[in-house]
Amino acid sequence: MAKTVLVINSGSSSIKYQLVDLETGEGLASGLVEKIGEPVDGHYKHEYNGEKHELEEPIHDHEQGLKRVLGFFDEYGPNLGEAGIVAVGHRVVQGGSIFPDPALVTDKTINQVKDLAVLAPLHNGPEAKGAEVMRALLPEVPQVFVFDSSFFFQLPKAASTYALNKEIADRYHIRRYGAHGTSHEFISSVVPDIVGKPAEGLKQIVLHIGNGASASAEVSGKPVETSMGLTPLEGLMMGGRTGDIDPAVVFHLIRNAHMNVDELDALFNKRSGMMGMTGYGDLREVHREIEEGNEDAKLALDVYVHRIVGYIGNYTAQMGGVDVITFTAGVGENDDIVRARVCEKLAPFGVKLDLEKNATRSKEPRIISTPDSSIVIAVIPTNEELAIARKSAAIAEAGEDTYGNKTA
Ligand SMILES: Nc1ncnc2c1ncn2[C@@H]1O[C@H](COP(=O)(O)OP(=O)(O)O)[C@@H](O)[C@H]1O
Ligand SMILES: CC(=O)OP(=O)(O)O
Ligand SMILES: [Mg+2]
Repeated sequence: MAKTVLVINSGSSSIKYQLVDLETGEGLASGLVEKIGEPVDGHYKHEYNGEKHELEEPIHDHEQGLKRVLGFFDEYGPNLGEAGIVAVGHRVVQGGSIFPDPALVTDKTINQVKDLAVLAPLHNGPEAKGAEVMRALLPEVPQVFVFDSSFFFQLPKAASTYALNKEIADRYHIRRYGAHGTSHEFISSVVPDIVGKPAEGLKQIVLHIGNGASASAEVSGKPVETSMGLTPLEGLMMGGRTGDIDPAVVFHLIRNAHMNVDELDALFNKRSGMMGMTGYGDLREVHREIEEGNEDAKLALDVYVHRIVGYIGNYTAQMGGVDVITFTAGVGENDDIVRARVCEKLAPFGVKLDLEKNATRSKEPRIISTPDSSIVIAVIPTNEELAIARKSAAIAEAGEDTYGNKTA
């Protein structure tokens, strides 16, 4: 029987899961829960044995979504008890200063992940819950947390440090941790082969734009910048998050709108971004609204693109140039309008998009710039699940993590 890893990837609006065959890297079974917490119906898709099962219903939170998913495994297969699972890998967004590496799931690490939820309010809670649910279901199988923030642990100090009072920053562990690191690491590691350039010296920008969105810059495969900070709120405009905003907006709202911390947290993390500006968090709905003449939606998309272009300029200056810009994640992989709008702004720098290639839908990694473009523009589907599966299997095989936790 094939050795497999079951990967649970909880995003802010989605759960992706995959039973990964370790030898081929293929997903033997996979699925998706999307539009969690949206005002419209959520969507489930479960694929196994060449069959696709779908369901639409409102999905209030990740726990409801995961329970429904386990029901799909029971009803449509495969039987998780007989699927050759050597590890369950759980994506966790925030590992803070505690987790530079993946960690075995134990009572202690579950509590640590929950404690870190203040630094990833939309993610760590549901991710810890997912580990609890799966541990109860498969108690004999080693379970591993793989952290988004680990890749950015070694960011240069100038990039990871806020210009905040040093004593306060040190006492409260306030620094830029970054997120989506498993994706930025995966993408930046496959780019050299896909674009046919040596990894050494290669200057890259990776745009992971999904519901959560972040940019990163890598030189020779090592991260030198990323847009998410202490929490996944900083940086680009997102489905429900403001991204960068003057922190004085917070003081202003406390003093003048008398908002409390929880109200502000929800306002900035859930009720802003695309959702807050248009009533829709999903870019597909936003494009539909624009076609119907909705001016708010048009402005929201303008802001969205403006921010992405700003980060490209910033990182290009920081690296002293850029060789490849890669689009990935839900929007980056599927939204040719956003890609075209971003690249249009880069035309004065010699970027040339092949419009036909950009408009072609595909699940394959591809270059969408013309051969004479000054910067290579690529679209590469991210595969956080495969990266998490490999890291989880390595720990299960070693029988211990780098913190001294051992499998039973
Ligand atoms: N076909 C599509 N066209 C445009 N945008 C899309 C398409 N498919 C997905 N998206 C966008 O991708 C987002 C989800 O991206 P994803 O990376 O799965 O998010 P997350 O992991 O943050 O939950 C959706 O909210 C939507 O905006
Ligand atoms: C960190 C983050 O925002 O993740 P996601 O995009 O999966 O919600
Ligand atoms: Mg995601």
